[in-house]
Amino acid sequence: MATTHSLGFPRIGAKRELKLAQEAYWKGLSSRDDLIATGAALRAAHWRVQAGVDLAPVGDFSFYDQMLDMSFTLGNLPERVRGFTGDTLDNYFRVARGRSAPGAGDHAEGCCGGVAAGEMTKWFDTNYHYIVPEFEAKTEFQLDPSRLLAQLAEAKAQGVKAKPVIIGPVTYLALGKAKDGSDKLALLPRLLLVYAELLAVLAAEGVEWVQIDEPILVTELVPGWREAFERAYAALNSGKLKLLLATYFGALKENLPLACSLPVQGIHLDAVNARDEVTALIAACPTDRVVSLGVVNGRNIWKTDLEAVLDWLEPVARALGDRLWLAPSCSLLHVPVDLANETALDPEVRSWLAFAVQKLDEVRVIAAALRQGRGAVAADLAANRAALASRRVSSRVNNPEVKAAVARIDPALGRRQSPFPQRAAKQDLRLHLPRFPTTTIGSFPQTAEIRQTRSQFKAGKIDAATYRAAMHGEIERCVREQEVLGLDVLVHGEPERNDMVEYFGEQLDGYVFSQFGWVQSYGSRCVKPPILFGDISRPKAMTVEWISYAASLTDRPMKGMLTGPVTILNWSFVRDDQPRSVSCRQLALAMREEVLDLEKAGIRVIQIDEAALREGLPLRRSQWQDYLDWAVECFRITANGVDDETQIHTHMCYSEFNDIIASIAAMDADVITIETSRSDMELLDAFDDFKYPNQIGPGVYDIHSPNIPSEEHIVDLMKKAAERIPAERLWVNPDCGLKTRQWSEVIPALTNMVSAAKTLRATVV
Ligand SMILES: Nc1nc2c(c(=O)[nH]1)N[C@@H](CNc1ccc(C(=O)N[C@@H](CCC(=O)N[C@@H](CCC(=O)N[C@@H](CCC(=O)O)C(=O)O)C(=O)O)C(=O)O)cc1)CN2
Ligand code: MET
Ligand SMILES: [Zn+2]
Repeated sequence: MATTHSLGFPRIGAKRELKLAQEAYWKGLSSRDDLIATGAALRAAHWRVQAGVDLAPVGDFSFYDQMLDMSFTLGNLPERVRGFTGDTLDNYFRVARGRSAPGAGDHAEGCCGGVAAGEMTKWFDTNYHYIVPEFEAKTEFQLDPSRLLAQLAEAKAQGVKAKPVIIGPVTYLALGKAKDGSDKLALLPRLLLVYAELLAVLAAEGVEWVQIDEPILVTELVPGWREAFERAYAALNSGKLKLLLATYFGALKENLPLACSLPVQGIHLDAVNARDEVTALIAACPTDRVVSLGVVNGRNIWKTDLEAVLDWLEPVARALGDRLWLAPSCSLLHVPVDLANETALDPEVRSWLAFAVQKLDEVRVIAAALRQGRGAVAADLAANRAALASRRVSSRVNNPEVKAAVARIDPALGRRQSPFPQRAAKQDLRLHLPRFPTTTIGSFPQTAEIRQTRSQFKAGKIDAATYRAAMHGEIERCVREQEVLGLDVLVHGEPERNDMVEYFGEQLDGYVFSQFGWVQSYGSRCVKPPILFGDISRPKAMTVEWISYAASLTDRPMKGMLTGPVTILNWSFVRDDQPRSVSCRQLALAMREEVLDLEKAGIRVIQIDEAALREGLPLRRSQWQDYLDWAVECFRITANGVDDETQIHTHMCYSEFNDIIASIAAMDADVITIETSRSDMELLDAFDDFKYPNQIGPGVYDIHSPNIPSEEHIVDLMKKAAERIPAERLWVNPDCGLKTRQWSEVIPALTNMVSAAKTLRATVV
């Protein structure tokens, strides 16, 4: 009984082998064959470590993104890259990144006659970003199964018990964008023909099971989309192979009867987030159907409580017999590869953790306990029990002072002294800014030299003083450049930060960080989320020295730069033993101390980034308000302890605000800088006087592109902004930080931005 499987494995490699290979290829430093070989070696290695499960995924590997892979498999290429006569892989990278090569390892490189990159958007509530499929009313599909077939052949040759993995048609359609505003659902019949053809090809290869991912089933579906599911799966039920319909990231709720009614041979449920649906699912499923339960959390890095899982799973397993399958809750794409590499991690904390390799082993142990009895895995269970017990009682996890401080939180902590109009008047007197003040979002280019210097410092090859001097040099360069450019509110440029979240995680008590815990964010770009394991406190100031040094170099206002509590939370691996809201309040108190220390050090403008506030929204709208309430409360705790004269900025780099504008306004930052450049300022409609009374810096150019915006273009955009928002409340700034850009792009772009602000001051009354 109990077949085990894996829904997907991280592809970047335990030491980021794929990232290095991609970037070398894009820079022209290695050949196509080298890249292909690295891909094959990674797949082989990943199948080897998955040998402990009965069925391993095939097709989960990608050279950039699994949605983009699906677009190529379905022959859904944007018009602009059709007819390309070069190599298919290069064309694939043209869609992913704009023009294929040369260029640095960043997302969009489209310029100078190249092609525009596909739009990128985050995958459900993760920090992974996919390339959005593009549709038009006239879109035709054409099957190209070559990628899947090649990987299937590879798997077979290596003796892998293969289960091809594809994105399901409804999720694929739902996540794509109709470029001409047409009805995407009208494409479903055409799309299904290609899916049916694909399944037939796989069946002809002798494939028994295909995993078809439909995570959209854990969200609220509008009526047309429920019918789409019915039509789709009726059309794909050929009897030639078996379909495992995979849902993950949450509960099915009202979609449970729909999911169970579809004519598939198996269904996967995220039994971590939706354990209370297991009984209903089994009751609603036809008795010949496989029920796959995701019993190990594929989104966090904690060891599973194996005995607790067995306690509820054993009766379920007896009832289901051979129909039970076991897996992690979702693809392991969102966790790091292998804990075994973390030799520097504190051994006690390490004993509490499981990365992808360890999570699959947990699935194996659970299955063995079900098949042969707990006695057969007694040693594994004992070790697991001991680790969890040590975590529960650890004094490093529990800090009574922090718990008491959270209990003492009073709404007054989150309130500014005066309402915005009074604060704004006082800030004007202190800052003396011109109309249309210019600023940037914080980071300046993270050059190879900066990263190498940090790498040497971390490896102990240079000492702290040398590192500090080098970073001071970078800060000084950055300040001088900004003075020459004529920017009004300066930043220090963030050279000392590896990442806007990891940097703070490294300095807060209650966090540990890994050496190789990389997780793909998009393309070749990775993040190493720090691990929030205990009650959070701030042993000492984290940014004051750097910001004060920067401020000492100039007479202009220097903006202090912090990451907000909600973003730190959402981009960390966080505790599973207390609500996220509690961890967030602890972060909020720690970051509040930093804000107050910056203020004490004479910093008059402080930016608190909340780039991931929207990302934390629950997948279901019915749960949004609860999240938004505590998220806004946490921001307010961090930000609002300052005097009226201190100007608080926040930054968010996404462009959908309509549905959460009341919460954004409730944060009560004096200035918010946002992404707008790609929407032609239209989204500022959400920020009319009633809904958003404070100051706004609508991003005037897209930092993801190396294109240099012209002065006219910026003036034009800002004039559109001024039609919607009074000029007195407008700032001029880029969309987001400049860390992934080169200085050679930043200087001309900001030069034009500053000229545009001058023109606006002279021409807009
Ligand atoms: N956490 C987080 N999530 C986010 C964003 C973000 O900024 N942070 N931005 C949005 C877009 N996502 C992004 C995610 C990653 C990167 C990014 O630039 N990542 C870097 C890694 C950044 C980093 O941690 N750098 C470290 C380590 C760098 C490194 O690889 N060092 C080399 C040596 C240096 C060298 O030779 O380059 C080594 O250790 O081997 C440092 O600077 O210290 C990358 O993949 O290249 C950008 C955007 C959404 N989500
Ligand atoms: N201050 C940060 C930066 O400029 C904000 C980035 S939001 C992803 O890089
Ligand atoms: Zn941003």
